[in-house]
Amino acid sequence: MRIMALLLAAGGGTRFGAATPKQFLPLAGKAVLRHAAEALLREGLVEAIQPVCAPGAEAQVAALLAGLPVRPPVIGGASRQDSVAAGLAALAADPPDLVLVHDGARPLIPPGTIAALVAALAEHPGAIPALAVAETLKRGESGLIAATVPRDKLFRAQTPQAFRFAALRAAQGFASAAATDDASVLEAAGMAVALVPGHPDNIKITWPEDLARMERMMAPALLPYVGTGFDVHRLVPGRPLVLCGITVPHEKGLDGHSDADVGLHALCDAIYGALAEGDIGRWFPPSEAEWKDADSARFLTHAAGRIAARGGRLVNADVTLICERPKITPHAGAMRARLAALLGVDMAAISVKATTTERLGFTGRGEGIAAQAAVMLLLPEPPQAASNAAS
Ligand SMILES: Nc1ccn([C@@H]2O[C@H](COP(=O)(O)OP(=O)(O)OP(=O)(O)O)[C@@H](O)[C@H]2O)c(=O)n1
Ligand SMILES: C[C@](O)(CO)[C@H](O)COP(=O)(O)O
Repeated sequence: MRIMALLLAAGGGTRFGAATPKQFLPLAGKAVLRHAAEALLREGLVEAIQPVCAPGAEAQVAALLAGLPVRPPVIGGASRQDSVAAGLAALAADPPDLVLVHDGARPLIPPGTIAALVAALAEHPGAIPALAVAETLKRGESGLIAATVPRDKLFRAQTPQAFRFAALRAAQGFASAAATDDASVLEAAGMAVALVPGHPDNIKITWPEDLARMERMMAPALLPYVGTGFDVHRLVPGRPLVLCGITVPHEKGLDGHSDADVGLHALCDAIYGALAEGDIGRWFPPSEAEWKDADSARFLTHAAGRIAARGGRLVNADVTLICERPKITPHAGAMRARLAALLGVDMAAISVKATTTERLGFTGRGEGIAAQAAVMLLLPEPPQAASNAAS
C-alpha cells in the first residue's frame, strides 16, 4: 500500500495579512510548512510528500523541507482545487494507492490521525478528520443574528483528508473552484467520505492569533528552579561603598578584586546556582586582571544573559544585606530599581531588605558586610549540559 501526501502551500495568506505567506513563517524554531511536513511523516505511513506552491516559491519550499522525503515542488493555482489538481497530476505518472491532502498551514497532526484515516479508506473512497460542533451556531448579518443554525450532525472538517488516489482523480471533474476542502469534491461526485475523530490541536493557521496560540502550545514546559547565593566583603577606608548597584554614602567601602558589590555578587551566585552553572568566580575569576575594580553590574548582566540563553526567565529575586551600618532602607527602592533594570524585569519581582546581627560577629563590629540572595527561575529543561560543565 503506497501512500503519498500533497502539501498545499500555494495560498497567499490574505486573512493572516503578513508580507510573507503564513506557511513560511517561523513557529517554535522552524517554518510552519516544515512542521506540517514532519507531522505528515511522523506516523511512518506516508512514503513521500508532493509540495504545491506559488510560482517562484519552489526553491524556498525545497530548502524549508530539505532532508525530508519530498518531491520537487509543483506550481499550484488560484483556487485550492487548482492546486490540488496540479499536485495530483504530478503524482499521476507513478500513482500511489492512497493520497492525503494537507494544508501547509496546519502544523500539528495529532498522533493516530493518519492511521485512522487509512483504516477508514478500507471501507470508503475518502475519509477526513472532523470535530463535532460544540457551540451554538448563529448566522449573522450586519452585526445582528439572522438565524440560529441547528448544530445537530454538524462537524468542522480538518486535514489531512485521505482518498483512494483513483477516486480523487476521478472526482476532479466535479470540483468547483469554490470548494474549500477536498472531501467536497468526492461529495459532489456522489462518493462516500468517512468522518474520523479530529482534534482541537489540529489548528489551521488563518489569522495571526492562530500562530500565537500555536506558539504557546508548542512552547516547552517551564519548570521552577531555585538558587541561593551568599557573599562577604571586608569594609576598608578609602573605597566607595557600592551595594546592589548603588553607591551609598559611608565612611568606608567594601574591599575586593572588583567593586566588591556584595549584594550583587550574592544575587549573581543565586542565579548561577539556579542554572547549575557554577558561581561568579567561575565566570569572572579574581585571578583575571580584567575584573580588577570592575563594575559588578556587568556580572549581573551576564547572569541575566545566561537565563535568556537557556530560554528561561526570572520569576523573582530576594536580596538580604547584613550590616549594622549604613542603614539600607533609605536606599532599598533605588537598589531594587537598579537590579530590576539590569535583569530586565519589573521592579515588583525584586526585593532588597536588610538585617543586623545584633552587633554580634564581624558584621556586628562593622568589619564587613554580608549578603544573601534567593531567586526563582523558570527554565525549559533540566540543566544537564550546565551540570556537566560546572565545577
Ligand atoms: N490556491 C490555493 C489556496 C490555498 N492553498 C493552500 O491551502 C491551505 C489552506 O488554505 P487557507 O488557509 O485558505 O490559506 P490561504 O489561501 O493562504 O489563506 P487566505 O484564504 O486567508 O488567503 C494553505 O496551506 C494554502 O497555502 C493552496 O495551496 N492554493
Ligand atoms: C481544508 C480546510 O482546512 C478544512 O477545514 C479548510 O476548509 C480550508 O479552508 P480555507 O477557506 O481554505 O481557509
